[in-house]
Amino acid sequence: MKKASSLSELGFDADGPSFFRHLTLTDGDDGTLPRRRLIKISVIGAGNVGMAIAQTILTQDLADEIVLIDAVADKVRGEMLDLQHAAAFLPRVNIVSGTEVSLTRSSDLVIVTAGARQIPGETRLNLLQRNVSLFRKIVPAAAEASPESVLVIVSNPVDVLTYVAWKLSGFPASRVIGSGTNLDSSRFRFLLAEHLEVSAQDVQAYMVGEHGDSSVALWSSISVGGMPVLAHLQKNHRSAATAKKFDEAALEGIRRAVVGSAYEVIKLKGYTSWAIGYSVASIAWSLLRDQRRIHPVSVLAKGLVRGVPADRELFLSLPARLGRAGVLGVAAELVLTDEEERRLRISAETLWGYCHALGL
Ligand SMILES: NC(=O)C1=CN([C@@H]2O[C@H](COP(=O)(O)OP(=O)(O)OC[C@H]3O[C@@H](n4cnc5c(N)ncnc54)[C@H](O)[C@@H]3O)[C@@H](O)[C@H]2O)C=CC1
Ligand SMILES: CC(=O)C(=O)O
Repeated sequence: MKKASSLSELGFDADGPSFFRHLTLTDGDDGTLPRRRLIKISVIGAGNVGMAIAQTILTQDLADEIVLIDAVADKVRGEMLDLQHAAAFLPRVNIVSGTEVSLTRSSDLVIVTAGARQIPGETRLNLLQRNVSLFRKIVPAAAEASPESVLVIVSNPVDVLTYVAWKLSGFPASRVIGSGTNLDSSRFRFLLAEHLEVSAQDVQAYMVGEHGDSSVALWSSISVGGMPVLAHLQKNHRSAATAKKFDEAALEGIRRAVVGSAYEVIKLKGYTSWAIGYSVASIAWSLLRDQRRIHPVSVLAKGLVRGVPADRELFLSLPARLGRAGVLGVAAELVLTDEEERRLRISAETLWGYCHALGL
């Protein structure tokens, strides 16, 4: 039996399989439909985090094209092929890879995860100098290639690097966003949900400030099924059987567990990846699908933190409304307890110190 020597002998040509065209075309129809604008997402840094983000975005049917960029050519090509081989189980997406940032041209969204990560016990802020040097190469090239894009920064320390990306890109602050405490808030909601034996999706709770050791848990923001937890705690303190569930010491234990989460996972498996993958994919969805959802993400907080001079440029997480144009608004008038306000000020002062010292 003669073997087909190429796909064209099987009926495929550059325009697609002719036998399918034959079945679907009618007179006067050339097969072209008005096309919607295609969505292109680039992920710079195809390590644990970049690949978790790319793979989660793939499952969401959000992008038409995903570009993976990494400094290591074989690694990024291997990651691309591995994802491409899942094509039969996923919506159709063009996946491209390479080492050149220019491949990201005309992206709608550019996600930066390239850079050093923590070794067990190391703080995020310790990575700063190494990752700033890398950002000096990556960010101007990415901004030039996609001047209309939204930049989402994930590399750590994410708040300071989001500030760096804002400075180096020349983009308006509304289009430079750090993944910030979107992840910490999910950890917070998970732990509260476990404690209260409810679904994390029914827990409203925010961590704000630094994505790091000085992050602030907003007790006043916690509600479960519409019930404000702090108000309940104050009203029923130790007076009802359920009050123990909302005990302040237990909540402080949860806050400490949130702050310690990344350290614990890094000690156990060397890095964190799945949760940040979902966190950034949810941010990408809200942005590109213009969802107007509120995410605690790292935004330019100049003048937005009470007690911090209004001229101090720094990025930290506050609840922000995200849509196609980027950050559409920031919850600047948070109702905070005195303690929450004090902690947020410390977080802001800490981050401003690092941003200011860079002299950008
Ligand atoms: N914001 C957050 O919530 C989180 C942030 N991270 C941070 O994300 C970053 C990445 O972490 P992992 O993926 O675990 O590290 P990784 O080491 O697995 O991946 C980093 C990748 O960046 C690549 N890279 C280095 N220089 C590059 C360049 N000039 N251009 C393109 N690619 C380059 C490396 O080749 C490597 O593949 C770290 O800074 C980590 O701390 C990690 C988890 C959560
Ligand atoms: C590594 C890191 O920033 C995190 O998982 O929170």
